[in-house]
Amino acid sequence: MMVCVVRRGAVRSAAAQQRLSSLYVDSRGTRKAAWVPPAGYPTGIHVYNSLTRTKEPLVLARPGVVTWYSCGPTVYDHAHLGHACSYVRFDIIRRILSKVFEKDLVTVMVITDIDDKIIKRANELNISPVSLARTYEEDFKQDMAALQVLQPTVYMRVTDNIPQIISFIEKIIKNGHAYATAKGNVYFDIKSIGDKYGKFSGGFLNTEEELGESDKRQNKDFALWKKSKPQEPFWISPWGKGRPGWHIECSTIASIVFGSKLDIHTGGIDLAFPHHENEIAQCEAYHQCEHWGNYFLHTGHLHLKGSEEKMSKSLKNYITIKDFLKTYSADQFRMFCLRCKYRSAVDFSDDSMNEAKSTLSTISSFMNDANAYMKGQLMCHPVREDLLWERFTDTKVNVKAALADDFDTPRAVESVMDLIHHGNRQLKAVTKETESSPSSPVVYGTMVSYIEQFFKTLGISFEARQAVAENRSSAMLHKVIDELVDFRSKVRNYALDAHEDSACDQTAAAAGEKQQREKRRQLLREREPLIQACDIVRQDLSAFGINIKDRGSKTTWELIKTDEKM
Ligand SMILES: Nc1ncnc2c1ncn2[C@@H]1O[C@H](COP(=O)(O)OP(=O)(O)OP(=O)(O)O)[C@@H](O)[C@H]1O
Ligand SMILES: [Zn+2]
Repeated sequence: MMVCVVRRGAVRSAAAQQRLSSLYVDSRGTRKAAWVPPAGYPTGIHVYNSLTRTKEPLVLARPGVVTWYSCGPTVYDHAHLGHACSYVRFDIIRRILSKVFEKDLVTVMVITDIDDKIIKRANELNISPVSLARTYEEDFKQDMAALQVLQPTVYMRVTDNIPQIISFIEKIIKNGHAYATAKGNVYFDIKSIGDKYGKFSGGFLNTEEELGESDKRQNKDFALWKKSKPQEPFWISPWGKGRPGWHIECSTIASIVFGSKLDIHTGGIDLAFPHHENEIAQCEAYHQCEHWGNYFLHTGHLHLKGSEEKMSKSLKNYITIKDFLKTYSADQFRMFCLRCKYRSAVDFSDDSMNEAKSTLSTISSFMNDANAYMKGQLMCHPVREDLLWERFTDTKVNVKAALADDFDTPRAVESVMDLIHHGNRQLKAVTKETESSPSSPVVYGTMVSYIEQFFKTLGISFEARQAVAENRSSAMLHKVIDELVDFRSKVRNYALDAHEDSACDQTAAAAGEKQQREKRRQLLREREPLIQACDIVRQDLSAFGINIKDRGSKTTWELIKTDEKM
């Protein structure tokens, strides 16, 4: 049974969603146009759409093609595990869509390389904002590569698209949904879209807050273009020197690539409001369309265990990806992510990482044992092949159903672990070779092949298993360990022979019982140091991740992760 630490209240129930046929009333009593499934090509997959707060059938605008826009990082510092969690979870979904459901994906990720936080940090470090942003953009890409996150089809920077952003704003103004002020700012006029605002926030909040010094018409209006302050980077625009607001960059860049049709839009749950709310308002105002962006998928937050707050740079409660990877591996982090639903908030702790590690070692150990069994190195009682084939077929069906149900990776992994459990139960080694019986290598081979493929599909690379084949020196090391284990096995079998009655049986009649027993004791005493030496070498090698397993007179070995990364 897989136990996953999920924070309460993280996933809202579908029952909370009030939907009528064409209009629904949100929690604030506002009447809204209901989301309708897009016309297009059904996939057989259901996804939880934050727009409706329920699972909806995923229907694509084009056959077999998924268009996907992802909000990317603001590059002003090292990325932390919160970022890792969001991007690894989406990477898993991407792999499922492309490998399991055979879709072609076009993914775009924006790099926010101009922003208040970037300017502030660059000033603190006395470097230019652009140089700071380029440094951390590269750093982010390296972290993602280290976590086995696939690159998007294209990364796009905000600062490479300023003219397009300016044109985008001009059209929103022309369409009557934004206004420029005498101070040189441009704001989105929320009232101009009435009830359409509030897809994630629950509606237009008609608060009567003081506007103070602000040049906005209403407090909730948000900036499309900000007049630059002295010493800040700026671009020339029809409204004077300034720079884009945060939300407009995503609307513009998504529209440059995907026009007015977008299948999937993703980000962490903190981005739903106001960021995605405002992106939608801008795009619908620009494209003059009823619905922009069909499915909004949001990942839950990663928290340090015991903390109410999400892991965040500003709260200084973060672990950088680089620091994390000094202790744990990318496979282990991915397994940690797979064990919870992508929408759940999740607690990070050494305990939860240990559970992920233990799941990985159960998988590796099964694959090694099954391989040893196939090679005849592991003698077992006869296995119930029919049961295993049946379980195998069920597992495949269950896994696909789980993944089609809003990418339910914990359920899919649990099905596979259940198969491993049944496979293990039947791999009971017999102690004496004479007890060996017919074996069933094909069913075990099939399970190994499927399990390996399943985890590779989700981005688990099984580095330890692959390290051997990857370069010449590790291939050489593999051979050396083979030789060493073979030699140790011969020594051990020789020493163990002294325990066997049979070693002395033939001469027993001639030499007499008493003399025989004395001779055996003598042999045991003489050979005991050999057994001890064999035990010591096994223990010593385990510190380097070489796990020697003695099974009767046969010995096998496997590579597991060493303690620094376990
Ligand atoms: N603790 C977290 N758990 C899950 N996702 C997170 C976490 N922190 C940030 N994210 C997600 O990472 C992506 C990149 O975020 P961004 O660069 O804007 O960081 P941020 O939210 O400013 O980080 P911070 O709060 O640490 O400054 C967003 O989709 C955001 O939702
Ligand atoms: Zn965005």
